Amino acid sequence: MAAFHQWAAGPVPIRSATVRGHPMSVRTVCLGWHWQPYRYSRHAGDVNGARVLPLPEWLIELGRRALASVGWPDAAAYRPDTALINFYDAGAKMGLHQDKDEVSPDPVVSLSVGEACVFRFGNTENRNRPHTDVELRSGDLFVFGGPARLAYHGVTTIIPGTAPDDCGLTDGRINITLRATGLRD
Ligand SMILES: O=C(O)CCC(=O)C(=O)O
Ligand SMILES: [Fe+2]
Repeated sequence: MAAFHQWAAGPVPIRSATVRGHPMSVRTVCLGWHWQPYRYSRHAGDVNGARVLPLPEWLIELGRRALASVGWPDAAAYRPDTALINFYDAGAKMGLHQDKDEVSPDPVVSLSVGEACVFRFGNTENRNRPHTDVELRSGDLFVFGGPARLAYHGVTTIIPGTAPDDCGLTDGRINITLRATGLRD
């Protein structure tokens, strides 16, 4: 949580990205590469032009451990170069989308802290049903890998009052996704 507060403070402060003219209800701060719809850059051109903080080695290592824990082959070779850290308050959601601004086919590793949410998972072709709704709770890990890498997904609801006492967050939800952009400077 201390790390989250530090990242959120800047040099690029946490903000709601603007998608097609509308601010997202989720607020996001990035490490390594700055994400704005629908591209990555080293500097936050849509915020204050500052360069984002580097992705710390401990998060990269966490990503490798996460992949190893689900039996991903070659987890030790995983080289994420960006993290998107999302903060959801009580009313925040994220519409169905694909994570497809990365060039690399490597998995996206998602970690959740705080209140639980209803996470909606669809298919790789379109936003149509059937959807699978799963509750992602504090401490849960979700991996978008292989055939699921480009599956549509989103967050429909934050479930109030579900944060464990010891997670460091009483209200809201933090989600961290580790990604390999496949981009070079
Ligand atoms: O909050 C989540 O669980 C998903 C976040 C997400 O899909 C994203 O940041 O692209
Ligand atoms: Fe996503």
